[in-house]
Amino acid sequence: MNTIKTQPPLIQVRGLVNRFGSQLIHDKLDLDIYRGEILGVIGGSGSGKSVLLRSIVGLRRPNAGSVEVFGENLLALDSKRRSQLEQRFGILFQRGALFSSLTVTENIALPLIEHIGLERNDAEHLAEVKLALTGLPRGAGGKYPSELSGGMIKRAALARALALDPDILFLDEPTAGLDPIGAADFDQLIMTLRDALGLSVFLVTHDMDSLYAICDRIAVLLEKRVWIADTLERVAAAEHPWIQEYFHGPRGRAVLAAAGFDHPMESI
Ligand SMILES: Nc1ncnc2c1ncn2[C@@H]1O[C@H](COP(=O)(O)OP(=O)(O)OP(=O)(O)O)[C@@H](O)[C@H]1O
Repeated sequence: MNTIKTQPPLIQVRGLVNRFGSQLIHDKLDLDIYRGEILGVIGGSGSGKSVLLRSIVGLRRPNAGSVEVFGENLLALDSKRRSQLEQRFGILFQRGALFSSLTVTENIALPLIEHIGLERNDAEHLAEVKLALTGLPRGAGGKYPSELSGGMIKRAALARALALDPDILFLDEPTAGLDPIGAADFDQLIMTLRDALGLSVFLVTHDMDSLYAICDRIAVLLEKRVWIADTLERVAAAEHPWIQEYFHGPRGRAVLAAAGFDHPMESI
């Protein structure tokens, strides 16, 4: 996606500060997310990836800073306007977060009933369409989450995240817990959906394969801010010890070689 940066960013995070008690998580963090891009967000455990996601989607009010979405500062809006904007976000949490007492179809239909007031039948019909988009078989809709495999739960949760036709998908470690084939399939699904629906994707991940397979840019959380946000090649060549270890340690080298990026410095 070479044209990504030619348009103004869809989301602009500026001067974000998050702290819990005396623990400072983000210190004047800046980040841009562009239309149509898949942005991978990486960083050590506890570096604040999930807190960043939660701050952007409005689940956590940051201690300072601004989050501008579609040109409006989310934090300054009244709750009605804010909730309208937040409906343009689709969110997939780490554990899927489906309601266990509802079938898959009912889970996906719920936001359609709650947020846009569809009748139950219409909502469930639309839910079946979303289900098909994520590659789940028709029969899966009538099942309860406990009856599904891990991969199917992720797809069902993704279908629910797509229920309100979002502009941006926020995915928190979507391939965690999937086997490598399941994870690769899920990555491909994300890319297909991005291409078909023109979505932007904010992807928190520890999965290096996902970075190589589907991300247009990678943002690295280090030292309480986005230390670099750029293409894989440029990020992998950045001279920070954590980045060097991440991309050029034993695991990083193996994935780099498998993806055909043996010498990232040379490709810049
Ligand atoms: N509600 C909370 N109350 C107190 N501390 C919190 C809260 N939420 C997050 N934290 C702390 O903020 C820091 C960042 O957490 P976060 O979950 O964003 O990290 P992460 O980068 O997503 O980590 P991981 O890769 O392990 O999921 C951690 O030290 C965590 O303990």
